[in-house]
Amino acid sequence: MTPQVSKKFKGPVVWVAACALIDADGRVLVTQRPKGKDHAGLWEFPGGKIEPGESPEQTLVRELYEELSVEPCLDCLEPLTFASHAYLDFHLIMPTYVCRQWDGFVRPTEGQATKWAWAEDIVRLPLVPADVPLAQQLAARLPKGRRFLT
Ligand SMILES: Nc1nc2c([nH]c(=O)n2[C@H]2C[C@H](O)[C@@H](COP(=O)(O)OP(=O)(O)OP(=O)(O)O)O2)c(=O)[nH]1
Ligand SMILES: [Mg+2]
Repeated sequence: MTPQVSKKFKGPVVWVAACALIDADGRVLVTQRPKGKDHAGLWEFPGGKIEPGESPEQTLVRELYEELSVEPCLDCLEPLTFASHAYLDFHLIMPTYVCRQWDGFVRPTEGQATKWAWAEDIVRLPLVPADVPLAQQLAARLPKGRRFLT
């Protein structure tokens, strides 16, 4: 028997790579989608569309430099999980990494707001829809109540 597949979704599948940069205190960098882009004003992890011929890791090295002026070390990109999310006009597949080592200082180049967020705070931010489960998974792996220890 043929398995039942939903016929509703007709849009393209879009591959995007995202990365949670984690600083020495265990805080995560989140960026706010700028005006003019879809989901403007919502928070996300830095990254972008995977170009033809690129690996997700190469995408992240390119995007993090373009968007934030930092260079993650390729070997430090650790796969965390992936998102599979149906938006109205496309289906997002997004391999998501964590990275604790990079060269340079975070300098947003596209006018986007950035924030170093504690685990308990990222889950409370207005996130792009696909990132809600990612933020929960990430928060579960980060130290809790760290701010009260220093
Ligand atoms: N970068 C990023 N994109 C995400 C996340 N979650 C999520 O649903 N997206 C969606 C938003 C966009 O519709 C899509 C592509 O992301 P993007 O706008 O960063 O792509 P890009 O940097 O290549 O930007 P552009 O050149 O197309 O303007 O992925 C996330 O955590 N990070
Ligand atoms: Mg981007």
